[in-house]
Amino acid sequence: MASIEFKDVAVDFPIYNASGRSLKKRLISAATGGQIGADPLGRVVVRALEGLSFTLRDGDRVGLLGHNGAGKSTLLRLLSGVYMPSHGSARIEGEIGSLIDISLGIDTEATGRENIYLRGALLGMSKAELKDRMDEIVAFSELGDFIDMPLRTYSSGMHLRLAFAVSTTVRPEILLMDEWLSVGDQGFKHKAEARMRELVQATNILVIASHTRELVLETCNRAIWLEHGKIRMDGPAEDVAAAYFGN
Ligand SMILES: Nc1ncnc2c1ncn2[C@@H]1O[C@H](COP(=O)(O)OP(=O)(O)OP(=O)(O)O)[C@@H](O)[C@H]1O
Repeated sequence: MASIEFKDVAVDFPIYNASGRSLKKRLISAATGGQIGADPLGRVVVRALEGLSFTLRDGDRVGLLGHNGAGKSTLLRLLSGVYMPSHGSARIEGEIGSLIDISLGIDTEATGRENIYLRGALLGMSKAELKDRMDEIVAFSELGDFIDMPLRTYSSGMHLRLAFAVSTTVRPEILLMDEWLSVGDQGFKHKAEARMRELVQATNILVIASHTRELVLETCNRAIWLEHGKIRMDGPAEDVAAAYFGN
């Protein structure tokens, strides 16, 4: 069983090399992005998220909607544990799998096989688990003997194949994604899409940020619309998509 409970969550980014003198003391909304303001000491602060309260349970497939800078990536990073809330509480129960940056932890000097261990460790897999899965990951990547060559000898597509093969080998209870991953040439793309669907089906909770109406309607049963870091609407995917994208 997985669950996520946010209560009045805010995320502030203090900006140390900007002057707060031209800013008002309270937070103001820029045309796009979060709210820019100054703290009591005159330091500039970007409030990326504010007053977020929601609960996600098993079966929730949530699309995060919102314009550029609305706070979608910040919310995904908060869920993945990269950021902590500046205010409020975020309770997350369940194993998290993040496909937000599948190339994170990849070392170009190391071989493909070594990188599987590196990336796998970042995904929370043990060495023994990775050893068991190694043949399957290598076979999925279709890299053949290149798997024992350093990554600097790979093309960008080969690099992505490897990152994808290892990143999608986990079966997390909570899956975080930034748009739908689409990697490789035509043949691999087909295989990758099937694997993504399988992954999404197997997860208890999915949270995916997207700018695509079709993706949200096909994949999600709920959507949260963020605007300037606040929740503008939270409800069934069809209703929120209709309000956000227009009918
Ligand atoms: N590291 C950071 N330092 C300062 N401000 C940041 C940082 N990361 C994000 N922000 C600010 O937080 C706000 C939300 O950004 P975020 O990247 O979460 O938006 P988004 O909805 O994912 O946008 P997009 O659709 O463009 O990817 C923006 O105003 C941005 O300027």
